[in-house]
Amino acid sequence: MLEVRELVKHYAAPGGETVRAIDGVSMHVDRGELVALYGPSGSGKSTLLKLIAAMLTPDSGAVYVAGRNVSALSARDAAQYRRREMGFVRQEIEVMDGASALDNATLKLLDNRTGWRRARKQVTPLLIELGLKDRLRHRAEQLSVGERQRVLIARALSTKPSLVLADEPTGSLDGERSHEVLRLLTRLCREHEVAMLLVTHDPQAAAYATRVHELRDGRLREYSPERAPALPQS
Ligand SMILES: Nc1ncnc2c1ncn2[C@@H]1O[C@H](COP(=O)(O)OP(=O)(O)OP(=O)(O)O)[C@@H](O)[C@H]1O
Repeated sequence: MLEVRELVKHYAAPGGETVRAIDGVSMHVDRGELVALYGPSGSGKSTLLKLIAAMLTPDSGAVYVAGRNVSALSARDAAQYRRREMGFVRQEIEVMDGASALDNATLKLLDNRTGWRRARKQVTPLLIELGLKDRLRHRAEQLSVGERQRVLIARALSTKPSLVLADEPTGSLDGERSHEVLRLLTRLCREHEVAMLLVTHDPQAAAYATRVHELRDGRLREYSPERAPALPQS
């Protein structure tokens, strides 16, 4: 489903230096798989996600989604690819205060020109599946951090994307909530046949992932649990 081939992205830094942000990365994620990507700050995670989301053009190599080279899309087609084929789950701050959980979850469908009524009808079962049945009409600021995160997951899945990129989705959650979200993501991934790439610092994610990669200085390394942050003692 997602195939990253020999991807290279270097930045020109002040002083004429070159930052090798992504330096020859190849990987793949199949439908129904959740692949975790660990990496310290500055290792190139955001750059890799932006390349996969066609928000950046690689210096060389390419990203294929369902066999299509998304690195070669025009800006307009890239925007359409992001709206229709891809879901992005980021930090829960992207939930809009003042709007209900339901309306927040419809935003991506509205962006895709789905009518307001139909959008609400489409996301309701998803929100229920995510355990928010009794929170549909609560305003975002009345939701817990974990609930806001689940609204974002519903929004990302609302357009039935084949690929979901999750950037630190458990970053602001405590241990138990983080387990809950990871469990949910794994299940949704399997049941909705989505290919999911999860960028995380959360050591718990490895237990839920089909495969785990580690990014260091723009290159994929074999994942070593010893280098990952320690699991909390239970
Ligand atoms: N526009 C840019 N111009 C120059 N250098 C950049 C640019 N964007 C990122 N970099 C550099 O590229 C490297 C990778 O950055 P990136 O943001 O991809 O890392 P990251 O793993 O997402 O980090 P973090 O976890 O801190 O967000 C870093 O050394 C960063 O300073």
